[in-house]
Amino acid sequence: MTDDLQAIVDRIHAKLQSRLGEGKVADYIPQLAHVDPRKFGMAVVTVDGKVHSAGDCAEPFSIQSVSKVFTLTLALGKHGETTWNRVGREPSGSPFNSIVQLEQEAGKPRNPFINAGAIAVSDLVLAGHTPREAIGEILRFVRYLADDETIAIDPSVAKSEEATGYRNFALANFMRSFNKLSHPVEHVLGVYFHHCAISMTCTQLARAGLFLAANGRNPMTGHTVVSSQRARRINALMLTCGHYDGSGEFAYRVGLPGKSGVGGGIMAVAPGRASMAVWSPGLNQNGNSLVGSLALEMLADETGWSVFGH
Ligand SMILES: NC(=O)CC[C@H](N)C(=O)O
Repeated sequence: MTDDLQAIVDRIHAKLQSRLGEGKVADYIPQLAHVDPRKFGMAVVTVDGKVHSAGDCAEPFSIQSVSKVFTLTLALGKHGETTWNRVGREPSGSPFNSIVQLEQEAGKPRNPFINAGAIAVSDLVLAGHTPREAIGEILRFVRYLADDETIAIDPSVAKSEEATGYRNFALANFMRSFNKLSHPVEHVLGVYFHHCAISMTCTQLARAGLFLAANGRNPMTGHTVVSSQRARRINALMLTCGHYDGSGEFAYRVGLPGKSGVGGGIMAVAPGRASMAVWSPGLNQNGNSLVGSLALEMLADETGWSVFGH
């Protein structure tokens, strides 16, 4: 299977050549609009630690909302089940930056993966810290997960988003008006924008997700990151909420827990088997990587890894 896997990854890369550049690169964060839309990277790390990769798998890109999986994991570690007093666990069925549900539900976001929910999670990670310390803690955690000290935040992306993040400021102020944030809006968003601006390669991202494929323990480092129950639950949230209002479609086509970001990255997990990441900057109408989703659909088809059966 392992040797076959590299052949499968190579085949997917080759088959998708004619599709590269499809979709629309996110331009509401000006710094993201500069990325070459024809980039494509893919990495699959199996639970025995073997890496299978293709294309631009060693080129760092902005992980954006994929980071929300890591901040949720950190918040759960700090606050345990009380995290759920601040953010729900239901799919939203609305776009990632939607504000309408927040009013109906009195400032408690539907889930931790839409922007409002991740802003609430940033507020939780900020507890007892300055924004700089909280950002440092998140970065250290991601480096620990991926076992790679070279992972960094791209300050130009954070600044670019801070300058144009009107929608996120609106969401955070709205939550604050319901007394749902414990820290100043500028501090919470400072944390949020910086974790969205973490740059990683597909290989690093696949490694960072490995604990979710292996019952909470990173088999490459031997570190127990979370309990198996928590890993299972984070996977459940990724499956139901990881692609916003495209989560149903992703489950239907790919059948794996996954989390997307507007930088064009997707991290996905085949429990008990592998963690994987793809990167292709063009997005579909839901803000999820178009070619990246196709690549994962092909991978799930060829490996039979869907959590719903072969
Ligand atoms: N879907 C995403 O990746 C959105 C993240 C982005 N930083 C934003 O807040 O808009």
